[in-house]
Amino acid sequence: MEARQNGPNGELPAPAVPGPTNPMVTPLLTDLYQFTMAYAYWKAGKHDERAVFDLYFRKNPFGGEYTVFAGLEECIRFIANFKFTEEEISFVRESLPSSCEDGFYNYLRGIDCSDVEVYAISEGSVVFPKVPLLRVEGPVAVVQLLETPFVNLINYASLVTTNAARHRFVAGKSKMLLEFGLRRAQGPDGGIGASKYCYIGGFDATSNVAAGRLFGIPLRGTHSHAFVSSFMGPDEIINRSLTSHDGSTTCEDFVSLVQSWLSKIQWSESLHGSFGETNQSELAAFSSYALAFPTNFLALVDTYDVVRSGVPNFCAVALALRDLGYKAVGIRLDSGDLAYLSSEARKIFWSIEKEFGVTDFGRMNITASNDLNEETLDALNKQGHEVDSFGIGTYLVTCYAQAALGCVFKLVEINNQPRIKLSEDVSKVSIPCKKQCYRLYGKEGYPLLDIMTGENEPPPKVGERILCRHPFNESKRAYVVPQQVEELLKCYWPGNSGRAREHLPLLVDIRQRCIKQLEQMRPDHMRRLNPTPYKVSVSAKLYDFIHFLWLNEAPVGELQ
Ligand SMILES: Nc1ncnc2c1ncn2[C@@H]1O[C@H](COP(=O)(O)OP(=O)(O)OP(=O)(O)O)[C@@H](O)[C@H]1O
Ligand SMILES: O=P(O)(O)OC[C@H]1O[C@H](OP(=O)(O)OP(=O)(O)O)[C@H](O)[C@@H]1O
Ligand SMILES: O=C(O)c1cccnc1
Ligand SMILES: [Mg+2]
Repeated sequence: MEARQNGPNGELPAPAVPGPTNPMVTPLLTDLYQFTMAYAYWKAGKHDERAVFDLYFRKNPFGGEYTVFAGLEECIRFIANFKFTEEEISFVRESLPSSCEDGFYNYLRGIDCSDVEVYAISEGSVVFPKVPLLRVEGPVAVVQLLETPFVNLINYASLVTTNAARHRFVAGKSKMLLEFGLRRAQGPDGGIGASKYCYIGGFDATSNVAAGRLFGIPLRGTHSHAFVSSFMGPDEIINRSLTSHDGSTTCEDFVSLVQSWLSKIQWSESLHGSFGETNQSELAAFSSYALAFPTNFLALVDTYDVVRSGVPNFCAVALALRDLGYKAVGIRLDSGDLAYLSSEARKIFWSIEKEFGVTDFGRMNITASNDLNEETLDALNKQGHEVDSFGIGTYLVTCYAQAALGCVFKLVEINNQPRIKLSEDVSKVSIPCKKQCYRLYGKEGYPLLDIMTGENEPPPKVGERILCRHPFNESKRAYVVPQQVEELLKCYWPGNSGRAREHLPLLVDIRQRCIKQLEQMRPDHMRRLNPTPYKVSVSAKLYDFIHFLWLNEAPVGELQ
C-alpha cells in the first residue's frame, strides 16, 4: 500500500489512490505464464532481484506518425491497490501444477507494489515508437505479474485516444464531435473506455450515460428513428398546450400552431412550393418532442425524406416554438449524402431567416451521423458541407482501421545488468539499460526529436550541442542544439522509495494536455498523407553500448 509519510522536503503525502475503474482489473487479470514465471523465479530464489522493464510500442497506428499516450491513471490505480485475496490465491493454487510448493502461495499473500517504482510519460502526451511510456522497476516476480494488466490498460486506451485525436484533426477545431459508440463497442469495458479516451483525444461529449457519471464527461444526444416512426399522426397528441418561455402566455393547441406554420412555409416565396405534403406522422413526432423538450428541440429528419418532409416539418415546429419564445437547437441527418443534404438544409434555414425575419435561423445546428470515419470526414471537407456536429460511433470506438497498438513490456536490466532482446527483425530488438528520455525542442518551438540516454549520463542542456543517433542505423545521426529540454519520464509511483510522486491529473487536464501537445507538433508530422516520421534517437554512449551488448549476446555463425 501507499507510503503515507511526508516526503523528503516535508511535502504532504499524495492522496490515497482509488481502485481501477473496472472491478475486473485484479491481480488475476494476467496471463497464466506470468504466474508460472513468478513461481520459477521464486523457486530459483530470484524473485526479489531488482528488474527494470520498459513498456513501449514499435509503430504508430493508423498509418500516422504520432500516438497519444493514455491509460496511465488506471495502471497507477491498479498497482496502488495490488493485493491478492485469499480466494484469488486459492484459484492460482488450483491453476498451477500440484507440485508447486506452498511457500509460493505464502509469498503471493505477502506481496504488494510497495517495492515497485513507475516512471511514466504524462498521460495525454504525444509519444513515439521505442520510447518507454513506462519504466517499471521492482522485484522481478512482482513486475512480471504486472506485464499483462499494464499492457492491457494502455494498448486500447492509447489506440482509441489516438483515433479520436485523428478524427478531431480532420474535423477541425470548430466542429462539435460526439462519441456515439457504446452500442457498437467491444463490450461494456470497450464502451466505457472509448467514451473516456475519446474525450481525452478531443471529443466534446458522449451519449454514454455511465461514462458521464463515472468521469463527468458532458452528455449529449438526439433521438432515434424509432421515436419518429412510433407516431401515426397528429390526432395521437392529446396534451397540446405549451406555456411560453417567459411563462406569460399559454398556447392551448401547439399542434395547430405548427400546422399553420407549415402552410405558411409551404407557400412562402423563397421556397416557392419546393415541397408539397409532408409526412404527418413525422410532424406529429416532432411536435410531440418539442412539447417534451421545448428548450432543447433537435429533430432527426431522415426517416421519410429529408428535403421534402423532415426539414420542412422541423422548420414548422421550430417557428411555432419561436412564437412562444423558444429557440430550437437543430436537426440530425443519419443517411444519404451528408454534404448535399446538409447544404440543402442550410439553404432552407437561410431562406426562412430572410423571408420571415427570424434572427439566427440560418445558423441552426446540423448534426450528421452514419458510419463516419476519418475518410468520410475528409471527403465531406473536400466537397464542402454545412455540418456543425458529427456523431461518430462504430469506426471510432472499434478502431476499425487498426485493431491494436502492439505495446510490449521488455526486460532492460536486472541486478544492474543491462539486458537486450535480439531479433531477426531489427525493429524488434529491444533497447537495453535503465534509461532517461528527453524531448528536445528547436528554435521554432516544435519538438525536434526524442533522445534516450543511459540513466547516469548527464541530461542534454539547453544551448549545448548533442549528438543524437538512430538506435540501430549507423549512418543516421544528427547534432542538435536544444532550445528547450523536457524530461519525459516522471515518477508516478515511488513505492516506498521516499521519492516525490506526481499527482494524477483530472480528466479535463489530461484532455487539455493532449490538445495542447498535438497543436505543438510540426504540421508535417501530423498530416494524413505521407507524414514525416518524428525522430527517436539514443545518445552516442547508449548507441555504443547497445551495439557492444548486441555483439556480445549474438552467437557467431559457423559456415561449413
Ligand atoms: N458526401 C459524402 N461523401 C462521402 N461519403 C459520404 C457522404 N455522405 C455520406 N457518406 C458516407 O457514405 C456512407 C453511406 O452509407 P450507406 O451506403 O449505407 O447509405 P445510407 O445513406 O446509410 O442509406 P440507408 O441508411 O438509408 O440505407 C456512409 O458511410 C456515410 O458516412
Ligand atoms: O454510425 P455510427 O458511426 O456507428 O454512429 C452511431 C449510429 O448509431 C445509430 O444508428 P442505429 O443503431 O440506429 O443503426 P443504423 O446503423 O441502422 O443507423 C445512429 O443513428 C448512428 O447511425
Ligand atoms: O443521441 C443520438 O443521436 C445517438 C446516440 C447513440 C447512437 N446514435 C445516436
Ligand atoms: Mg447508422
